[in-house]
Amino acid sequence: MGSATVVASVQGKQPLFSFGVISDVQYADIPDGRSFIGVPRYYRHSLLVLQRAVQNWNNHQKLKFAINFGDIVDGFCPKDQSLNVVKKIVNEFDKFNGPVYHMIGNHCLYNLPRDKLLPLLKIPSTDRHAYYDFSPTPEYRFVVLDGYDISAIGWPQDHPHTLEALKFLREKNPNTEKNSPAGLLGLERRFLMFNGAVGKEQMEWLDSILQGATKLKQKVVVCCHLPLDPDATSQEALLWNYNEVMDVIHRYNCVKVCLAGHDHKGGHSIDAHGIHHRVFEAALECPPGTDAFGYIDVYDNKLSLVGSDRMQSTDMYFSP
Ligand SMILES: Nc1ccn([C@@H]2O[C@H](COP(=O)(O)O)[C@@H](O)[C@H]2O)c(=O)n1
Ligand SMILES: O=P(O)(O)OC[C@H](O)CO
Repeated sequence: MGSATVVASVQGKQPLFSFGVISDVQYADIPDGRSFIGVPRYYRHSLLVLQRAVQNWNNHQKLKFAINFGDIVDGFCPKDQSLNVVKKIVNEFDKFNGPVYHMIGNHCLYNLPRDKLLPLLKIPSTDRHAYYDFSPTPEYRFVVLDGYDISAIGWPQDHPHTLEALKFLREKNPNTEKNSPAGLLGLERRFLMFNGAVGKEQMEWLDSILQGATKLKQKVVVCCHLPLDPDATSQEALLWNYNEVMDVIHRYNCVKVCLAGHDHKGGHSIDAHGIHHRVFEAALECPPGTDAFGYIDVYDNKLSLVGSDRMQSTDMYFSP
């Protein structure tokens, strides 16, 4: 047996493929600040975190693609700079030697409307919807959900999806400040303007994708800026209709892992159906010199997140 074979057998099975992950870069050329609950936010340093992520992914040499989980620019970015800042950050992602799949977050939509944003992020779209899927190998399918499909941000003010979202918020959140969860109890605390929902058409699309994946015996990884499981996130960060989306997902056995951003502290849970939910730690909240990015090795029975620094490494085992 040659020495390379010995090393490979000691280290165990090789992954089917690997991909890079990062979330909530939320770059802006403004001084450091804090979240509403006082957590420091390093708006300029987050660019350095992204640059180190891309360098790390390129050094790895075997990553097939990378996924950005949304919010590449912060809502405090001066609006006359939004377009250039989004271009600048996309350009940093483009230094990765492979395709980058983006998704939209609330902060992206505070800066630019969908019709400007989606082409810049190269999100394949009809009717300005930002959901899509791709299959990097025959065994796997990735589904990218648009968590701001029904949303009070990002659509024109008179768009049916804006009106539906405003009506929903009026019914569910009695506060004048619709980003305030004051008085809302438990899971109701998700009914905030900085969240959104998956609409009817997208739900039907998701169902058809999962049906197709099941026929092809593909395992599915669902990606969304907004988390889909209450045990992996603060209640304030959940997708409004996470329960309806999970009802569709639970009708099939093909979804193994759901990945998200938005809740900057990160989290991990395994739901009652054995599906892993991993919410990524934010690049924005890395104190200078620290990092939060990673890559995921994909096997037939697990996804193994190798995190850098503040991003916790996580093994996510499932039945193949
Ligand atoms: N407990 C909270 C949290 C947030 N808000 C409102 O949401 C806005 C965004 O909050 P970030 O922490 O993400 O910056 C914030 O400006 C508040 O209006 C809140 O009211 N209560
Ligand atoms: O990135 P933000 O400012 O929308 O913050 C989202 C919160 O962390 C959700 O709890």
